[in-house]
Amino acid sequence: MASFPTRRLFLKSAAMAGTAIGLNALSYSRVYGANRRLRIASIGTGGKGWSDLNGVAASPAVDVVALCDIDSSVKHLGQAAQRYGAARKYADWRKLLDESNDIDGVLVSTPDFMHAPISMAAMHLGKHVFCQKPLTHTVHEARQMQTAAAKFDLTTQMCNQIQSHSAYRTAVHWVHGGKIGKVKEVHSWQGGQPSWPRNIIRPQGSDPVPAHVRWDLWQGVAPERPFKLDMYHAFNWRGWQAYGTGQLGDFGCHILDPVFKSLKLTSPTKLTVQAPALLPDSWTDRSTVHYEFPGTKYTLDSTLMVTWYDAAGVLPPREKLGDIPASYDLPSAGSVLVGEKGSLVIPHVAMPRLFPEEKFPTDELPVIEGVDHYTQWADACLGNGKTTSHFDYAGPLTETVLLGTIGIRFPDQELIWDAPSLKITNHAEAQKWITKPYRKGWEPSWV
Ligand SMILES: NC(=O)C1=CN([C@@H]2O[C@H](COP(=O)(O)OP(=O)(O)OC[C@H]3O[C@@H](n4cnc5c(N)ncnc54)[C@H](OP(=O)(O)O)[C@@H]3O)[C@@H](O)[C@H]2O)C=CC1
Ligand SMILES: O=C1CO[C@H](CO)[C@@H](O)[C@@H]1O
Repeated sequence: MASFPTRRLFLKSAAMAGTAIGLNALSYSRVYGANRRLRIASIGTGGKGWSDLNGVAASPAVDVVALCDIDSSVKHLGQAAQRYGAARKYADWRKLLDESNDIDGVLVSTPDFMHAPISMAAMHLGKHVFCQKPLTHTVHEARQMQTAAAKFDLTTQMCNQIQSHSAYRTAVHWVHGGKIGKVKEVHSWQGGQPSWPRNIIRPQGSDPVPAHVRWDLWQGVAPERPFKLDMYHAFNWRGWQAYGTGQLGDFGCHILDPVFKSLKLTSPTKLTVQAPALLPDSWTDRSTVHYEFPGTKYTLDSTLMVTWYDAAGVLPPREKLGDIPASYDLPSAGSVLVGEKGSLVIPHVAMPRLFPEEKFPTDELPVIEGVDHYTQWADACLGNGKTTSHFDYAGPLTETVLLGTIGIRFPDQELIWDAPSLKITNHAEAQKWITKPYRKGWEPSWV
């Protein structure tokens, strides 16, 4: 197996890091085709990657130059190769990046644990990045992604695409317009039953690796494990600590997003989690996270409590939701912002509602149209407009979510967070989980 970074990649990264020699990241990233088209590569073309690829390629200014997936079967690399016949095909993203002189931007749609290693390598080469949520697998990686995007002046977007839907944009607009006044507290939840397994013991033994799967490449930076059919790849990696981020990581960057956007939150200062003891390898099937944030101009007090709940069938306690009548059925996932003048329900992917209803006649409420989260990135890479989930925004949102996943390891213990120094200042054991060990030969390049 080639070590990472490969020699070519390393030499390019070294040149990028220098100031006096070669192209700097800014000029490198601006070397477009003469007619200002955006040439992209898609890494992880199956699963959500298929819709990410088609979403970005829907821009008439985009050319799909390269495709990469560790699985060559139809549902993964196969269908993408068929639709984008002219694109080069790869199983190994390191080789793709080694041969990426003609690529301006990269889509990263792999499982969570590979987002940062691939995106960081791409950013070192001056590529713009569109990356799936959560932005990363660890808090340290999230800060690195934010720092690299700023340092290399790249156009970035995390794919928490519901942010661009009319529903979330409208909710944010109402809060900024003062509909519910200053916000007193927030409750966010995901009460759905995931279709992927959690709270389970790692199986023994191994299964034969299908011919179309490159298991070694799938494992990437993670510790090496035997292949088990349908256990990790595809999709079911979410419930395993080595690859995914559990239910909070899977949905936090969606559901907490309109809370962050509307209240302009950045980093919490403390958190406490209630959760059962964690099994050695898998994520829990329930957690409640109490975050304390510094207040902002949209909050009533100098601090704000945001509580996250996840467990199948769970909803936040009704008595905490202000003006919402008992007759209203809460959505199975979403947020409630309790304000001075009313309560705002932001269902996960449905139009927001204001209570008490008699105070907010529906026909007087502005509705904000959605925008295209995918082509917004392509347009911004070409100098037209800006992205809204750039890494300067998505980094702190992801850090917050992933701090919650650290808290799950230390139930009922308050963790005090100092964002500037990236430290949990009162808990040395918890601090260790800010980062993680990487498989030998696969250590990412940091900035
Ligand atoms: N924004 C949203 O609404 C959604 C976001 N997501 C996010 O998208 C990401 C992918 O999830 P999902 O599509 O469900 O996962 P899957 O496991 O179903 O698919 C990921 C794809 O990437 C491929 N892949 C895995 N590792 C690599 C690698 N190192 N190099 C190249 N290709 C690789 C996979 O191949 P193989 O299948 O063989 O492993 C597969 O084709 C996750 O971060 C997830 O959180 C997912 C669903 C919706
Ligand atoms: O929005 C989503 C739909 O469900 C998927 C599986 O849990 C999530 O990963 C994804 O973010």
